[in-house]
Amino acid sequence: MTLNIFNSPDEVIDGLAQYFVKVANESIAARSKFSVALSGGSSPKKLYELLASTTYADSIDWTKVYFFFGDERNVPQNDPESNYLMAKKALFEPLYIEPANVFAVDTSLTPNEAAQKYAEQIAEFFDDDEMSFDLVLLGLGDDTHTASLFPGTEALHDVSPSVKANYLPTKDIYRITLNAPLINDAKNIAFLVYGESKAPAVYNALEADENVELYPAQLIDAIAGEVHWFLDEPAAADLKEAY
Ligand SMILES: O=C(O)[C@H](O)[C@@H](O)[C@H](O)[C@H](O)COP(=O)(O)O
Repeated sequence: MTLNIFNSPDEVIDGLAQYFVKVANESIAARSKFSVALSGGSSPKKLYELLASTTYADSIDWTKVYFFFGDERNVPQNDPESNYLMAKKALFEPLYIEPANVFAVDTSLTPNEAAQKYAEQIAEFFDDDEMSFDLVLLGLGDDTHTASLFPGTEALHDVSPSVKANYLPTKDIYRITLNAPLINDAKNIAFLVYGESKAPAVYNALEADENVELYPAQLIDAIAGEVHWFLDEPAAADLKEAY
């Protein structure tokens, strides 16, 4: 695991953008394609906008990039809460990404049907070989959730890689999410976390006593790959160990 700690959110986002370009070009050189599972929420929006900007837009052959989602809200794809809609506006439209290169969760189905269909799409993309994304981007909630692996939820107990319709009893909603075994099969995993409100969750994820029910981000540990954390100083403020 590698920690990259920067002074400001903009520097974190630029650092992750440079890493994204590096992994994308290495993947394309090795396998003629780059598969990435995007994270949702608010933190990555600026990352996607930066990747689509003149600074980085010409750094990758986007025709060889295949976009998936680490998780999705159980809302229509034109809903303001949709992770797909956020990425579409910030990344796919500005870069003229072909629809065939984007694998969105079909939230027109029931949560379980959507999860099942997404799992089938991922398996098909990887030709039923090991489902190993070249990169999975993750955020971190204040409650130490990541993707839609929330404290005390059913999906935390999975042992086989898959996609789950994860019920959140506290909010009485479903989220569709890659489970930890599928995330951990990725070649590279990168957390993007900034802001002082995230400091306790970063400590819980990296240094608190093991308690995955309470701190689901502790489940993330790439089997064969590397986990990189991209943090700003405030988000790393509660860490005590040297990395
Ligand atoms: O669908 C989502 O919301 C995300 O995938 C989720 O796991 C997010 O990364 C964290 O909740 C952090 O969200 P912020 O970046 O908005 O703090």
